[in-house]
Amino acid sequence: MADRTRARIARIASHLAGAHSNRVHENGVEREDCRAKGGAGGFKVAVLGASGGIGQPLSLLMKMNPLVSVLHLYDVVNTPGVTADVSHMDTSTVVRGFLGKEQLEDALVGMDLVIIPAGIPRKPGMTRDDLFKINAGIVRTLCEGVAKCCPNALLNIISNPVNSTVPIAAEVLKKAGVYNPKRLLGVTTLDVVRANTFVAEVVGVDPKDIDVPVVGGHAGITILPLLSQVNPRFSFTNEEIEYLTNRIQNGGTEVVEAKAGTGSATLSMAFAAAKFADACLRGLRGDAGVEYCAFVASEVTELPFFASKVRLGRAGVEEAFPLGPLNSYERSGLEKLKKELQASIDKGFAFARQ
Ligand SMILES: NC(=O)c1ccc[n+]([C@@H]2O[C@H](COP(=O)([O-])OP(=O)(O)OC[C@H]3O[C@@H](n4cnc5c(N)ncnc54)[C@H](O)[C@@H]3O)[C@@H](O)[C@H]2O)c1
Ligand SMILES: O=C(O)C[C@H](O)C(=O)O
Repeated sequence: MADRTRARIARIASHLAGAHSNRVHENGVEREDCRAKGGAGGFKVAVLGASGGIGQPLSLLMKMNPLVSVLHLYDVVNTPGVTADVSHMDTSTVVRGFLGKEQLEDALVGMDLVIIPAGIPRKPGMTRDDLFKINAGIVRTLCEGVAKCCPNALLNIISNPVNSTVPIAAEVLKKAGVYNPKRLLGVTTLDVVRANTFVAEVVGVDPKDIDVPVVGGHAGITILPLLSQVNPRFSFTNEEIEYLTNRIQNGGTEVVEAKAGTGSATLSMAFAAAKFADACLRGLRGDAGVEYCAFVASEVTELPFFASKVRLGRAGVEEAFPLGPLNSYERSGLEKLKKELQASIDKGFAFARQ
């Protein structure tokens, strides 16, 4: 077998094994593997928790995104298989797998965007806060890696309870001296995706033509859809407002119960996370007018973190828009959610500061 062929086979074999080095040996000479670098000009994205219910379809969707040149898939289990599988998709994104905590740093070096869906999901009867004990520690460890290896990356936090895991991430980054509030975003896109779907059903239009702002946080009553600000404007009866608000606030529980102990939303979440990641990358590229709701460090209310519509740009979160005029139903929902949201934020701070 020719040396060249042997080198090619070795490179493919090491890729399938989840190897993370770009160095290849050809004719006894070590060199950088240009083909493994990914298309020029694209972004480097890591998914942490890539083997999970969200992580796998999210990895597939990121491999399909033309803005992504390099995709790193990290988990504590099964990344060689997921990486081999996703890497066969004939898009130009280069995929590399990383397994276990000794490979976390390699997974993170040089990343522009890090998406974190690592952690356990709910079972029926649980609240998102019941996940805190396990997921808080997972998010802390992963964010310590981000602080060390890619402190300028945008960070999309999916792991629940988002109302606490985002403050934990902020504290970890602060402790490491690299916190930039513009680059830390809790992913609440699924609330908007659900709101668009449920409102579209009620008013009888295509969901792609609806945009519902959803503000506050990402758990129960902290999820506050602003139905008075749906774009385009629709007027709803009181019964419709009550039905839609409850359904949007309990969309996660609806899926958890339907899945009957096998997990929570994964496919719709991967769809939502991929949409949000694409928006973040378009912002980083410098596209104008990229606006999404997200749970971010905020001055929109007196709470230190709050989900509202933000403008995404090269810096990350470039502007958080004020809530706009609320009707009395929304004003009352806003007052009710503040206590619970503040308590979840404080719980995250306390955990990370101990
Ligand atoms: N923000 C949202 O809107 C939203 C929506 C749905 C689910 N979630 C949350 O996302 C999380 C993941 O949900 P899922 O259904 O994918 O769960 P899952 O159990 O299917 O997958 C989680 C993955 O995380 C991995 N993992 C565990 N510890 C890790 C570590 N230290 N480092 C790297 N990976 C690790 C697991 O091995 C697993 O592959 C849950 O906390 C869930 O509540 C959030
Ligand atoms: O509900 C959950 O536990 C998962 C997620 O937060 C969701 O909204 O689907």
